[in-house]
Amino acid sequence: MGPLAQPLRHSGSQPPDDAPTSRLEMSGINVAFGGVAALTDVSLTVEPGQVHGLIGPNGAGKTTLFNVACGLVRPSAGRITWRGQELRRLKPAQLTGLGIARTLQGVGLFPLMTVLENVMVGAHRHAKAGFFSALFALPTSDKDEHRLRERAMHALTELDAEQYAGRYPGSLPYPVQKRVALARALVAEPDLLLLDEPASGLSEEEMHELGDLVRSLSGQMSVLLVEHHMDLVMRVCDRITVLDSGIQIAAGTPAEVQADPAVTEAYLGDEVEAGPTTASTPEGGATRV
Ligand SMILES: Nc1ncnc2c1ncn2[C@@H]1O[C@H](COP(=O)(O)OP(=O)(O)OP(=O)(O)O)[C@@H](O)[C@H]1O
Repeated sequence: MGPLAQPLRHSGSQPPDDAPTSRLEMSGINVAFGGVAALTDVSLTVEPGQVHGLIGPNGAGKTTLFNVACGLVRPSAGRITWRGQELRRLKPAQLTGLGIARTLQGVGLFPLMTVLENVMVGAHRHAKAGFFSALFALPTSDKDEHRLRERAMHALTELDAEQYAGRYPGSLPYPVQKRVALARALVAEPDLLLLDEPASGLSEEEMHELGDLVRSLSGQMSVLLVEHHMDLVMRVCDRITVLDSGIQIAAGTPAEVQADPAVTEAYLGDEVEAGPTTASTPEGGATRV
């Protein structure tokens, strides 16, 4: 088992005593770009401690819905409820305070900060004196700074990236940058982790380790996973929502979704439109079409 597979806080199949109760509900979400509907009346609930996959062919609306959950896109209609409270006019800057962490499709690390400093940004939720005073080691924050550094180093070690702590992100290979971005999200010990295509650019082995890691997080936190790699989604998700052309066409367990003819049809349609290329099917794996 590789380093990515090591759980940060909890291992074992039984949920811990402090199993999360945090539920994310998005209901009746509508989004249009320039009058063109990207999402129409979409609803999705991430149950506490579950890994929820969001899949669909290209242009289905996955990233748009993910961005709604992050506060990056504001829906024209619908409700977002987190821990029983409606989030109105959600802004990305509020996420950390709400116990929500995310990784985006692009890696999104700060280029002028070292890897360690980048991860410390993720840990600042736990700092008493605030991240910036800790980062710049103001006199009152020595203890905080020390604690932040320790937490950040621990997260990097768990993701086998501690050797890059003093490097700048731009000097590192893409898969390492992705591990650092994941460490930055996990160091906050979020109650909800939003992952947008975390497996893109990873090797088969790295993807397998990522799957083990995501699976190990279930029971500790809720996870919303947008991903094209079908075999990964089918392996790690408790439930899956399938979108096509901005509409929810299926939802259920991996087995239910795989057996749903509407899902197969949506993917086949996508493959025909895309022409001869390598695509993933809901049955898992990559298929030459
Ligand atoms: N900022 C935007 N402005 C205009 N149209 C947009 C914008 N973002 C997304 N769209 C459109 O909304 C629809 C849904 O796009 P979205 O990126 O959410 O799909 P997706 O399922 O994530 O696709 P992919 O798997 O290809 O990333 C598409 O038709 C897309 O062209």
